[in-house]
Amino acid sequence: MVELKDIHFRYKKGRGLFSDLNLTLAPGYIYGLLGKNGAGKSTLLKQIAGLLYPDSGECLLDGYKTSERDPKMLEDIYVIPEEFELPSVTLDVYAKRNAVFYSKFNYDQFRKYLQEFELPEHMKLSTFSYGMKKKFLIAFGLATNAKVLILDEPTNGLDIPSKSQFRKIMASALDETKLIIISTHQVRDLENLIDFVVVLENGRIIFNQNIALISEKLAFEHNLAGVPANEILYHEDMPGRKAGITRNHSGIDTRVDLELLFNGVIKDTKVINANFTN
Ligand SMILES: Nc1ncnc2c1ncn2[C@@H]1O[C@H](COP(=O)(O)OP(=O)(O)OP(=O)(O)O)[C@@H](O)[C@H]1O
Repeated sequence: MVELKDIHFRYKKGRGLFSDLNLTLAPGYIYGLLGKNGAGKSTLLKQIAGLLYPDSGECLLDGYKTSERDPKMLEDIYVIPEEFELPSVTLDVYAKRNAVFYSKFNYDQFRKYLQEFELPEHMKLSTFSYGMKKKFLIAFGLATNAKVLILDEPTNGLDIPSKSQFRKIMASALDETKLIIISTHQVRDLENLIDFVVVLENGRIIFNQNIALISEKLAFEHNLAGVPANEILYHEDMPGRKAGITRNHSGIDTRVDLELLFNGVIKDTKVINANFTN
């Protein structure tokens, strides 16, 4: 369990970013962290990983402050940043050198993920494309069996088949002991994968809901023709039609369109949140 309690934070050369930020993330779920450029997503992920310290408040992993960076706790947090550098060694050499930091590292799982991503084990990482390197880090990160896996823009650079492999692998790797946080602008890549949508705006969490509840409460329409105006919570003009979000009165769970949801939350935060008050 990750708990951020009353976090205040500002960069030395910046204005205050987080003020009284509170967030609880439970194991067994995949969280999608969404927000516009500069909303504070990377900073929030760094706070969780203990790479940045709050000015006040605390970030806890199972009750331990992540800012203390206790080695025992660090083996339970694995971060795949958006930008990274990898040494010029083969995959298996990299794994042997780095797996020692993770007591739950599982080589069988690692090889299975490499196979699923179609990555050759005996090639040098320096000969890999950006997308291949990213897939390698995802395979390594999952094989650490860390309790918290943080991925910043994981699908950047992945080709179309790799994106569906990614979704499949992430879903199968999740169990009740792990929590996964994925921050991305590629919201479509998270569809059918995440359990919670967390939206950050100017350092504030403006939306945090379970996907199942979202699909129960809201309906996502690609064509709003014939829908009474008072039923429409948010709309976008598309060529020849309007798409948008309405209340879901059908009693049937709808497919959540994350792009519409995100745009709706950013533009009409109160209107969207009003549907989740009871
Ligand atoms: N090292 C830094 N020093 C000062 N300000 C910073 C620093 N890093 C980030 N910021 C500022 O903090 C705010 C949040 O940045 P952050 O990188 O967390 O946003 P983000 O949501 O991850 O953005 P993006 O989607 O563009 O990656 C921005 O206003 C940014 O300018």
